[in-house]
Amino acid sequence: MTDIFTFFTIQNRNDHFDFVLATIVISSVFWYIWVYVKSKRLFPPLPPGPRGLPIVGNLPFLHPELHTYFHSLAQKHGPVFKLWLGAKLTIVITSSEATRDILRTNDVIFANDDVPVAGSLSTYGGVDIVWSPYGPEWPMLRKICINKMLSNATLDSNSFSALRRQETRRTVRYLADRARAGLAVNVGEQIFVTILNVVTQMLWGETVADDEEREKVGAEFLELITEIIDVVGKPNVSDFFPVLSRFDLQGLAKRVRRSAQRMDRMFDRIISQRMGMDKGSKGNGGDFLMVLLNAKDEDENMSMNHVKALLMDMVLGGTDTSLNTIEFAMAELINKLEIMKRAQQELDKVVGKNNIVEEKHITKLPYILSIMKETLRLHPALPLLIPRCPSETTVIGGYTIPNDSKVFINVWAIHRNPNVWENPLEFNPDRFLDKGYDFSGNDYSYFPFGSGRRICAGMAMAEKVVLYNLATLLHSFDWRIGEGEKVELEEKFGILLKLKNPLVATPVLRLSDPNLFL
Ligand code: HEM
Repeated sequence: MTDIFTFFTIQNRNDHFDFVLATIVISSVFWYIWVYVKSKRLFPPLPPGPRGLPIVGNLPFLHPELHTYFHSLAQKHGPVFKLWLGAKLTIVITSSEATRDILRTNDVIFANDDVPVAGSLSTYGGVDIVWSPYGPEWPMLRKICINKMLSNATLDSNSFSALRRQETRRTVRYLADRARAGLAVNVGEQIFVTILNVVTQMLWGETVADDEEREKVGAEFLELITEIIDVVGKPNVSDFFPVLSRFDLQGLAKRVRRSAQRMDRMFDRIISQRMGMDKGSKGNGGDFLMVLLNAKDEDENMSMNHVKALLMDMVLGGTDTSLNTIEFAMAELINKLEIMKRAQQELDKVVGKNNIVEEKHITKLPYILSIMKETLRLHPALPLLIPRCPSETTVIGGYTIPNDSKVFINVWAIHRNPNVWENPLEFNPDRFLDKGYDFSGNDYSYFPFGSGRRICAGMAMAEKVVLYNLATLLHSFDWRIGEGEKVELEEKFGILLKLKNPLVATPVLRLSDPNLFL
């Protein structure tokens, strides 16, 4: 059961409580009667779903691991079912067919995301790509990101690939030192620092000089990113009863506002540094921030808040998603050493043991690519994608889906459908070797980057970062945990899925030439 309602107890001591309770009860009773009468007249009807309580609906029964909870409800109520989360009608989709109806046939109608209060507060009122409504601003922002920052051509430019190489090599040096000392490492923490440095340096080229300072800045970002992603993924009473949002009963708006303000101050510092640096030599910056500032100068519809919100998207969207994917992959491989061995054999054949992995190798490593695909099948980074909000009432799977409802697509459950995937719970990269599944979102049995207009904007970068780092970790090191132990693969739900317990393992040098660890 959720702890959402603990706030009622806390509020009992609060002077506002009577007023709040009265507001909930009166408005909800009227609303409930109105919705009930209205839904009875609908044809086709609303989808089926579990019975809820008056006013609060199914909220008290929500399990914090939403992806598995929704999966179990789908077994009982079918692939399209409904829940009332307070005043919010919520639809959950768990079939490829219904997903196709939404993301292909009715893509435009479902191209708006359902913006949570915390999402809006963390992105300057939702003016970023993720939360912008499907209107004139969203394609403008997406075009800038994809064409000028996240295209293969930009990402493959010498300066950016050198930067990714430099960060990955720095991590290899650190891991080699730990290996020589026989010390275990928190794999996720190391990869986070690598990816964060890649993303932030691509954004504003601000290299943090020495390791100590690098760790400090990394730690501050880690804290802010973790906090914002955590709050955005939490069930929030203000989203379920918008009338109550001004009271911020769980204090989530306050928390996210505080982190967003700290992030904003960091952005301000970097932007003013960049603007100062480029006085008289505008355009020579060569980083994403320069691209964004130029775009702002050229387009009067673009404001400084757009610039900062896009920075936020890149920092939030570009780090934990790739990190969690690498961490899940490593955890699966440490538990299945025969798969790790096959990956290493492929690397030894393509890269060689007297060489180091370069980005040019990654297109020649089909087995490592299948490991990435299989990892994203079993542990998709966004297990429920980003909830959509239809702009028109539509019929999906024989049921009415009203406009303004919140629609979750349970990609996590679809990726485990036993009618499509043989032994769906087994980690088996072979299933991708001879099958044509890719990341394009055209097959609704497998779409870890989403599909349609809102498909991930950073797919090209994700593929590079995940494959290059995974290949390097496997080529340079063997990985050990305690004799007879297994890595705990339990997942923790949030808007981003992650390992519940961090992966801690000991690297062991695999290559004999010490120069290959520089
Ligand atoms: C393994 C890594 C990643 C995975 C699995 C992933 C997955 C996703 C998914 C599932 C969505 C939602 C799509 C939908 O609702 O249909 C999304 C959206 C998005 N992603 Fe990624 N992502 C990854 C990495 C990245 C990176 C590296 C960036 C940028 C640097 C990025 C930027 C974005 C943005 C801006 C959106 C919003 C797109 C829009 O609403 O138009 N992602 N991603």
